[in-house]
Amino acid sequence: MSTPEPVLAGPGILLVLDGWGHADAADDNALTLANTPVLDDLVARHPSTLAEASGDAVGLLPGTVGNSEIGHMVIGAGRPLPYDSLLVQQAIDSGALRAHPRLGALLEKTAAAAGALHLIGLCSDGQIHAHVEHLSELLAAAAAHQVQRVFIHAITDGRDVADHTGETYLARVAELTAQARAGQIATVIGRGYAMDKAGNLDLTEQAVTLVADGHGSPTDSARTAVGASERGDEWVPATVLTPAGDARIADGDTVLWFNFRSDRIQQFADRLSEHLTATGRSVDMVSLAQYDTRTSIPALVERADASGGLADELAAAGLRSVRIAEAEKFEHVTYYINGRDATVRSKEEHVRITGDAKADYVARPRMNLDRVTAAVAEAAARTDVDLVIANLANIDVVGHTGNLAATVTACEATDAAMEQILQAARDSRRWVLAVGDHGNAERMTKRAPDGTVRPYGGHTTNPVPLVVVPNRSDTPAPVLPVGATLADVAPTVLHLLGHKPGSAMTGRPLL
Ligand SMILES: O=C(O)[C@H](O)COP(=O)(O)O
Ligand SMILES: [Mn+2]
Ligand SMILES: [Mn+2]
Repeated sequence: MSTPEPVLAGPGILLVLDGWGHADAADDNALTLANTPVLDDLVARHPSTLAEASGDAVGLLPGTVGNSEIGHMVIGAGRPLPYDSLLVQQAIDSGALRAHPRLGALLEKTAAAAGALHLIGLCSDGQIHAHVEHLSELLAAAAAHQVQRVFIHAITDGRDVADHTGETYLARVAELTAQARAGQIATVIGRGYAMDKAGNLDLTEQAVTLVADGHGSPTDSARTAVGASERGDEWVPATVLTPAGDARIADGDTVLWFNFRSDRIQQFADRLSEHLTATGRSVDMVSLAQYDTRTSIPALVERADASGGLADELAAAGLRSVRIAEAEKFEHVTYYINGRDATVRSKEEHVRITGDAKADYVARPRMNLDRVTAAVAEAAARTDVDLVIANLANIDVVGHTGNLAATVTACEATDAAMEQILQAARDSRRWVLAVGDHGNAERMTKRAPDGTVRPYGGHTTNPVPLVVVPNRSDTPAPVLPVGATLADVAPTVLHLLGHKPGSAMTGRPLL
């Protein structure tokens, strides 16, 4: 007699617990410090495994921490995807970037007009939004084309890397300018202002007027600039480094954005473009990788194709999905999981839970979890919904504060929410697949470049838990294979829905 299917093919819930990584218990592991009986029981009692969510398992350079974009893209695509950071590095290593005709033409034009090249981007080696070492190639290209005035408008991090490391990274930028014999740091501002993605245009405006008009506190060194922040590297106030002289963006200049990730730089890029136009300045703008801006900004490195994923397969099978997340992660369960495709398919519904865009997550680690959970339960109760896809943001977003106590609270709130979601799944006879998109909360400290151990709110290269809660309890729970990656999620979800993996998918069903 054949073994009965451990899960009846049917409707389900795909739940991404953002930042849910796996590591042994430790005094900086917020997840093991937190009281999480539901998550503990989930992993102990149901088919579970660990999935690789970083490095080349998902399409990043080996040893690179995972991130929400590539995580959700690979969860949706059912295959690893060469991420923008990898593609940029490959273009540098092959010489293709240096030889790019558009870059060469722009640098020639800037040099001939005695204009300035403005390099704007995040200066750290977090490799989630940018890599400071990419500046080396850009500065060398500028020097090779005899561009005399090259201004670096540095954005400090403190979120993807340990906080209070801004001065170290700006010193590295200075080293790179010395090596290239080109460029100087002209302005400094924290990513909290320059990389807001929540529509807080008052924050963005400070970055815009800094780089365009030189509106910032004048100071003579990067060290003083970073030291002026009362809230860490993320919130370094708009600062003008006087030794660089007049670095305002002038008519005929060139702006090159060196963040390779769009979501947190696009608001700045759009507003700067609008401001320069409004003030009669015509500049050439180009970005290292493609941006999702309203303004058309040519990219030097093209994106990988991510079509043929879960969204396409659900549409082909005529299955209805409801996507649910709060604003911080809404694009992840729609645009990114769909393969950076803004198409809303006929049987795809979006539920965006909004809240206070300037919330202090240390004070409010629950964020809008209650409303997200209620929306998941509501969608799960619908008989016309084949798949609920939801993201619980707290473990990652509060993890980014670097505050261990707040992150422990975020983990415990998520645990309680899981109980409600699992109950909704039982009530509607749905299976649940719960998975992290990359690690974060399982490691809340890191040794900084100067050797000291500091709070760390960034991501990790740890694997993530992947658990399948069957929709029946009368069969032995299957054992999930080891060696899983995020690419196996979509094939597994399709299998649980009673469908084969998509032809573009290289991942495999895990049961
Ligand atoms: O943008 C952020 O918040 C972090 O730098 C990256 O986090 P995410 O990849 O989880 O969005
Ligand atoms: Mn994430
Ligand atoms: Mn994150």
